Amino acid sequence: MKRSKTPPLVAASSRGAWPMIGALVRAYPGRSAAALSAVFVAGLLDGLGLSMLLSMLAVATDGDTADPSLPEQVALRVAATLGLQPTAPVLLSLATVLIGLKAVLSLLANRQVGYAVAHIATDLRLALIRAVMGARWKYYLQQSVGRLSNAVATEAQRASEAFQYSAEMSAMLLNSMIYMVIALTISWQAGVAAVVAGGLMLTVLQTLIRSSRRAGQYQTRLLGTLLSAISGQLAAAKPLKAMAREDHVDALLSDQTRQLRRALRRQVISKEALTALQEPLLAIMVGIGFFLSLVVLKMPLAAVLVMLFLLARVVSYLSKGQRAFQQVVVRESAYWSLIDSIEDARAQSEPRGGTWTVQLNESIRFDAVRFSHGDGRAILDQTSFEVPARALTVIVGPSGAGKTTLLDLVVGLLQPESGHILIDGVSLAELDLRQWRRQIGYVPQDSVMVNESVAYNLSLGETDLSEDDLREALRSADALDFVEAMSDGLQTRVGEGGSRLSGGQRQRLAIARALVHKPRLLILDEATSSLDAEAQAAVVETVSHLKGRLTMLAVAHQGQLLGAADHVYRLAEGHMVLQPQPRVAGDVVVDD
Ligand SMILES: Nc1ncnc2c1ncn2[C@@H]1O[C@H](COP(=O)(O)OP(=O)(O)OP(=O)(O)O)[C@@H](O)[C@H]1O
Repeated sequence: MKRSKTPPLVAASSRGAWPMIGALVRAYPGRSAAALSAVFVAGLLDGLGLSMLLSMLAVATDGDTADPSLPEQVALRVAATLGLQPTAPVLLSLATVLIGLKAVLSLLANRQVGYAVAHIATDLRLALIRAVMGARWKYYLQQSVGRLSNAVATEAQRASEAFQYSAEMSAMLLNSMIYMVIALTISWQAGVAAVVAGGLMLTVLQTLIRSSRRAGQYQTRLLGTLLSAISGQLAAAKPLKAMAREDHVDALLSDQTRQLRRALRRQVISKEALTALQEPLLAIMVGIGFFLSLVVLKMPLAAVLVMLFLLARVVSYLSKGQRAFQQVVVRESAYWSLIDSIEDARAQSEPRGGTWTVQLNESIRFDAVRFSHGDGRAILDQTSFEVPARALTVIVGPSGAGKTTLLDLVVGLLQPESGHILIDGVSLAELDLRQWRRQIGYVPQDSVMVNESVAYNLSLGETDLSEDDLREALRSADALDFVEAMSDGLQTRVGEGGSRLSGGQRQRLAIARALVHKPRLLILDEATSSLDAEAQAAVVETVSHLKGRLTMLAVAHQGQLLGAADHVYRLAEGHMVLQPQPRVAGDVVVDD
């Protein structure tokens, strides 16, 4: 599988919009530089185009070029370099070309930003998924699926949009700075007025930015808990519906939805208030400017018009920049929440183990293993026992005794507090964990089937497996006949959760899925306990056919599987006791 690179996410000690922008720029220096350069050149072209227009105005009105301003000088220099007479039509044509070029460059810059947004969202999603999948099993168990889905879907999207608005904000700030420079070169009063007016507006409206930030934070928090609650309730949809308790879900969710609505309302109000207040503020500033320059300072109208045009441009770009910044702060909390999730998961990353590799030719041996889930109760208490290779070993024991925990220890999902688990005499702690797990076929109690074809459910999307590999696994799991009898054979869709298959068929497909990679150890965790006698018999027959070909370790409460076992251990109160050869009475056995 082709793996795209994980972004170099930067942990920021202080949280906020600016550290986030800094982190994004550091993570994507090339894309940020390309977008900003395009924006900068577009701004320059725009400024140059405006210089042409101003020169044209000067040429067209009085033709006085004795004391030209900087923009006029630039325009005249450009015209001279091109060997053109600086007449009004020539300057107008040049201005049109430059402003057109600016439009093309802005389009390219926006496209660049759009690509970057998609790229960032994908990178953040991959970073989170990899970090979670690479974390310790204990960490994974503590996670809420809804919260993770929310982080992958919503938070990654909002975080990447923050980059888009940051780029937009930078473009507006650059443009306003370019106009500020032009204003300063024409008249220092215009420049100072632009700086003061812009600063005033940004300060006055800062409260609305703060309010947007709070609304964004609230939204991020609520979306996390809401999605967590929804996914939990959906997972329990069947019993809820069967017992007519849907109203209860409704009540639970409607409260959170109401709070989310309030947060969104506050966000919308802050956004609209900012837009609504910026315009009158700009109009008031221009009005005051007119009054001061025309009435108090008695400046000529032409100069005042140019000055106020520049002032309006500076303040208008700053306003747009502030509106973009508002969108950045609304999304900033989503970015930090996602970064927190990625860093939490990375901090819990699972050790890769050692470098030894084994083939499981001899045995799996527990040597004085002690394990508890951290609550003081020893699930395994100095436990020693052996699972011989190429035999079927079944573990029985009362519910909650720790049978699944023991399987998790064999797989290396959990680690013993003391003692050793030895595979062919090598401690599991020294084994290359991935190499070990790649030799394991795992069949859980309730095998999850996805609503795809039989073939997809066997390969789970792995493209290296041929149709022959799939058929061979189905044959070994005694599932080939029923699959071939289905309407589209391997391509038959199995329905949501495998609903178009019987329980026995589902389990045999799950065994085929576990066998498709030709494992050396097959683990069956209560693989037959939810099946009726007939389906159990079919699975047990499958398992019996596999005996001698690979090592099998199964957990069972009762049932026919015990009858097929080579060795049966009973786990109770932390100790494993080898059982005498099991007694089978019909399909009910032994666990006495
Ligand atoms: N992640 C966990 N954190 C804390 N306690 C756990 C965890 N997983 C299991 N336990 C506890 O450890 C004990 C053993 O659980 P385990 O699932 O291994 O038992 P089991 O023998 O497989 O039970 P059953 O036959 O009912 O499936 C139980 O008391 C359970 O509550």
